[in-house]
Amino acid sequence: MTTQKKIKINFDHFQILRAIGKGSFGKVCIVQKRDSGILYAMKYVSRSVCESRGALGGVIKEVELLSSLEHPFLVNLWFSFQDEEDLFMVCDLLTGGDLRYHLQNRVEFSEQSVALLVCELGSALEYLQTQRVIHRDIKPDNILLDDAGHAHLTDFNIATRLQKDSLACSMSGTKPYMAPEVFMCALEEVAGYSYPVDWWSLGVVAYEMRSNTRPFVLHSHTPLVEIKNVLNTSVHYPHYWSHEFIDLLQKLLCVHPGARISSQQELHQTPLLRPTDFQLVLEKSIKPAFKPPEDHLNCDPCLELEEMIVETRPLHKKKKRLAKQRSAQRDSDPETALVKEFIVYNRFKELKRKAMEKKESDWQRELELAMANSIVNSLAPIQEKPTSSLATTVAPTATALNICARCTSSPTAQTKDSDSIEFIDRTPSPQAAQMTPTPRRFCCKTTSTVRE
Ligand SMILES: Nc1ncnc2c1ncn2[C@@H]1O[C@H](COP(=O)(O)OP(=O)(O)OP(=O)(O)O)[C@@H](O)[C@H]1O
Repeated sequence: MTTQKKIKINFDHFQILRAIGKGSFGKVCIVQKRDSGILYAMKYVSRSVCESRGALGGVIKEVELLSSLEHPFLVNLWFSFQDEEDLFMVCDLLTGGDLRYHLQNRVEFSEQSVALLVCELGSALEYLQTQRVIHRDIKPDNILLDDAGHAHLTDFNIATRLQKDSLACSMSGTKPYMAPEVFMCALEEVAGYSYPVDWWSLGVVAYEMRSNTRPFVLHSHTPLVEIKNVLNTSVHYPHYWSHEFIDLLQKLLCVHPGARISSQQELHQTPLLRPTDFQLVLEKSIKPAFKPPEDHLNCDPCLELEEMIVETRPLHKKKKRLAKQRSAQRDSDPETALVKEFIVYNRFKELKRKAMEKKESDWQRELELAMANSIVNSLAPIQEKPTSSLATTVAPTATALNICARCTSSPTAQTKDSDSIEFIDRTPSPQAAQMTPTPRRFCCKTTSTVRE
């Protein structure tokens, strides 16, 4: 038997197509997985830059968090890995651009458009709450659109997972989008804050989408004490906005977190969103009014040029560069140059593992049920020809047993390929219910229980 070394996901599994984004630490490019042909967004951050700016912990935490999350309105992580130079995160590719890009291009979002975005991101926030996660940085820059215009939340760099019944207390976020209780916490006026902070930020985003200005005039340099006063001033709502839309915004931009909308159910209770079917929202069956243009990539075209001309360590030359570097340092193990805490993640493997586990536990349950039935039946007096009343009581028991598909069709086949035995769920047919119960056979080799 040949032992095949399993190759972990790495940079060579992807083909770099083009640069599409740049953040404060990293860059983003479109990549294609060589074996499946699937396109992804690959975000990569230089390990040395991260270390020098004390941001390594945040990236490690972000990957840990994202690997445990999955939702239609999140930018889901599919793979993570690293090499001597960079840390990589491979995510869903959203080709519609970020909301900031569209606001800067003066796109006018209708009330209907904003309302759908609130529902979609509300659904993501509701999910995050079930996972005890606060995002803490909801803003147009971190909302990406797909090609149809559906919203997806990204950048979990400063997100946090709350312990049960605890509060967050660090001052994290982007000032113009931060909820009043975050500032109050920094001023030690409240003990901490929780999930409603994200719903406040969603309210600010919704306001900004509709008017291209923000509800409160705040800047990164506005002092804390002043911010508190600003957030307590009343918001100006243009007279041509509908009452229902203003009502939604007022309930999101409510200064008291306890009275603020902070669940999908509360969203659904507002006059504007009462008619909305949230199941259809989740299924992405409601078409967004704004569809990002398809004739060009919704990102800055200079990024690609910059990567090709200005970048000192361009990604497309990485393979050659690392090979040269590795051959020069032949004696040292490249593994020692890696960040130990940064996890290698492969969502496909994870999904496969979970499917196997589920199959195994389903199988175990069926087997236990079958064994219990078998004991019950062994205690019952054996009747050669059951009366119809007995047949109906026995038949469901007999058929409740999931029968190995392979054994029923070909008993000899059960000895082959035992790992992939599959069970079929057989609902008793009316004819089967009338049949004489035949001796049953538990046909999986892990149990030798055979009663004949
Ligand atoms: N999954 C993605 N699909 C398509 N484009 C993306 C994706 N992720 C990021 N981008 C683009 O790349 C840009 C930079 O993303 P990145 O997350 O590095 O920056 P950021 O949100 O500004 O991060 P930071 O807050 O760390 O500076 C985004 O603004 C977006 O335009």
